[in-house]
Amino acid sequence: MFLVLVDLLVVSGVAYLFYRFRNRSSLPLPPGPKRLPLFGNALSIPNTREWLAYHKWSKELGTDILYLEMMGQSIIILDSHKAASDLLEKRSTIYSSRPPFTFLNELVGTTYQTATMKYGETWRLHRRLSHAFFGPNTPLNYKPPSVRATLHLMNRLLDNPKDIKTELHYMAGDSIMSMCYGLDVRTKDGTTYLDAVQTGIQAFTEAAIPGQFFVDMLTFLKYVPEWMPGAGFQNRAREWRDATNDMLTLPFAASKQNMALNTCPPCFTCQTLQAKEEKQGGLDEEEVRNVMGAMFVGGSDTTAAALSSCILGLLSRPDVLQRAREELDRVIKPGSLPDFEDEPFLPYITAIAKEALRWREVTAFGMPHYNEVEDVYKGYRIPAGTIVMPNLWTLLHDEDEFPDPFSFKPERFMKGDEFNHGIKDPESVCWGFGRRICPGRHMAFSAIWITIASLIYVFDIEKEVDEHGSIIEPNPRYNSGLILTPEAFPCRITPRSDDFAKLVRASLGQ
Ligand code: HEM
Repeated sequence: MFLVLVDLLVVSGVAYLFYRFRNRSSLPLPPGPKRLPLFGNALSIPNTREWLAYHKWSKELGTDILYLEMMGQSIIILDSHKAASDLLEKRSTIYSSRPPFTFLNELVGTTYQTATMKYGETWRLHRRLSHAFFGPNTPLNYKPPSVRATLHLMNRLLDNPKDIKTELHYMAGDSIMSMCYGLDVRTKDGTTYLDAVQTGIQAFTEAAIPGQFFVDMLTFLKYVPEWMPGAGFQNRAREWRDATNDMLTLPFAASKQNMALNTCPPCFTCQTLQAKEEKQGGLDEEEVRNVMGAMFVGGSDTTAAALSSCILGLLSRPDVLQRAREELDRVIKPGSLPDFEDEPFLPYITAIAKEALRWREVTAFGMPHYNEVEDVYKGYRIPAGTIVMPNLWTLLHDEDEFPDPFSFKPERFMKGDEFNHGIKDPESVCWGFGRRICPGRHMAFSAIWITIASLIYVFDIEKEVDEHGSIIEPNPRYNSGLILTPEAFPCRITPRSDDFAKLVRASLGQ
């Protein structure tokens, strides 16, 4: 009797699977623009600002899941918050992997990177380690270094007020370098490491976008030797391999050396390695190094891009600067500079930080997600091995949620003098979705917040004027890579008074 029952179960199980498989495979793919044989949509996807075309196609086809194909690689763009949340959050067991990234992972050799890593045990370990240091419960790990980096920034701006974009970039590197490795970028060594990582960061921001390198879709190309005509990507991969290796190993080695000499200030490297020693192993030192490298790559250009965009927004709205200044003057005690203790009393500064993250998205897609098994959504088949990307640009500029979405309007988050929690929070979008959500988000928001509060409190931030006294409108172009950064732009940044300049000069001695 028992065996008959087992037989029945097996037969009905197989029949069910067959039925499902047959049914799924016969389901249509989601709507998408017309595809050419072999190329798919590769020839019609624009080279720059492709998220605008994706949104336009989604609108024209009346869909929020847009299907594209590039040389046989299926890609789905999620063009609404609901679709992004339904797939990447509610079905996160299916959609939390990353594409194979043949160029980055196999040719450049970055399989150790959290951001490009397949979903699995090593990735989970990376997330546990980064959460332990950068999570919401350990603000002391990242808030004091952010304050210090802001003080360094303001001191540099007193000496060199001309190039705000470069200074913000340097500031982001400063805070992340001291958090991860306890290294001071103002020393010769620190500066050298910062320079070394720039090329490494460039490799990620250029190569993490699907379609940038054909070898990601036609993977047999990875065997093409470097000397062959048309194999320039192999040359590029070799250069980037060296740079990413330096980025990974040099600052980590310096931090370990400082640890051995007992001169390493509290940082991710020494805290995690010490914890490892106390537990007597159990944690691979190489993994600690890899997580640090990932946080460094993830953390420098992104924060700097958000801050540069924020300054551009402020330049476009002198009235916003004025209102923020009034709020700061009411709250900050004379003779002090803004600190995180003031955060609950400075809702307008918080509104400015949120609006900066919404107005000019730091990244239009984040990192691509990838499903390893087939799925069905809204009656459409999503084949296994599809690259799935939320169109963050669409979500952050949704006219229903954020009226007049292309204007910089921090007041949209205010109700009188209070922060309005009834408005959609751009942070529910800008850090990505599901299990791969940005692990540096708490630290990033803190760094952005303290920098904005401090700069507005201490400096007059105005449009630059030319030799005839005419205002120069800052209208920089943005690049079109993974991280969207404006070109350098003119901006006049001068201390409000000598007293404020003195306060900043004295701050580092405190
Ligand atoms: C304004 C600043 C930042 C923005 C807008 C931002 C945004 C994002 C987004 C959209 C993703 C992809 C999430 C997804 O796949 O759904 C991501 C991933 C990531 N971010 Fe950030 N980020 C910022 C700052 C930082 C900082 C400061 C760090 C490190 C300290 C960091 C480290 C990472 C890492 C390691 C990943 C990969 C996570 C994974 O694949 O599991 N990010 N970030």
